[in-house]
Amino acid sequence: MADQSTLSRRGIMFILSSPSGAGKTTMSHKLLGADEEIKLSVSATTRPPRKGEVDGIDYHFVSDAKFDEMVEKDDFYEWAHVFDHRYGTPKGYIRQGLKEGQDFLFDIDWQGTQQLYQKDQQDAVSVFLLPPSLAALRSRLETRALDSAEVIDSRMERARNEISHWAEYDYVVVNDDVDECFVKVREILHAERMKRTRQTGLIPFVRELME
Ligand SMILES: Nc1ncnc2c1ncn2[C@@H]1O[C@H](COP(=O)(O)OP(=O)(O)OP(=O)(O)O)[C@@H](O)[C@H]1O
Ligand SMILES: Nc1nc2c(ncn2[C@@H]2O[C@H](COP(=O)(O)O)[C@@H](O)[C@H]2O)c(=O)[nH]1
Repeated sequence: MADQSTLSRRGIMFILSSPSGAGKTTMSHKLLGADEEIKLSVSATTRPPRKGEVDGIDYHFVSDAKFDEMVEKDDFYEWAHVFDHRYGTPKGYIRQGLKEGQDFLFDIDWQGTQQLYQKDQQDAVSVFLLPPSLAALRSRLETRALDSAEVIDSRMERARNEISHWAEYDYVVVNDDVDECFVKVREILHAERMKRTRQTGLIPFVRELME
């Protein structure tokens, strides 16, 4: 007899967006550590690595020329200018993985989210994280201590513009307490996996049930 966890389903493109410093990376690391069914979609970027970031794990760090070449060869699922750099999702194995039931986590901005929805609405689930206040957002960027004061100022200037896109997302979660926020993000992922339209194994299961 089949139990539901063995029924086949399509994978999810699980998108986290927020203004810089609201906690996407924090939530992503927690989710990837706690859930074996989801893999990070590793973006390519022309931004230089921050302290502790590893090429191929956090990002594919590429030169401007290499990014141009990837755009030219249509290697990106989506790409965008964010702050002073370019960021993009390499096409890689995402389409095939989704068909096979693999979930992918995307830490991308609103421009990339719109592009993913245009390409594949059925598999996309988007979550926008809000900080509890702009003062808390600045304090997080300062405490993280990975960007210069100039970069922090420019990210704070862009925060209102980022936040103005909140209503384009399926879910909005305020990241005040890390653990509470993580519980909510995980609940969203769990519930979305159960959506009838994703569960491709249900039709044969129900047919057999009725025989
Ligand atoms: N709920 C929270 N309360 C306090 N600090 C937090 C919370 N969530 C995340 N942080 C801290 O805030 C800082 C910024 O978080 P994080 O790097 O996850 O943000 P981000 O949205 O990924 O930023 P960016 O877009 O710049 O990569 C980190 O030092 C992180 O530890
Ligand atoms: N449209 C895309 N946006 C991306 C991608 N990878 C990351 N990002 C977003 O860029 C900013 C800045 O990131 P940071 O690591 O320099 O702080 C942040 O909003 C990310 O979500 C991508 O592939 N496409």
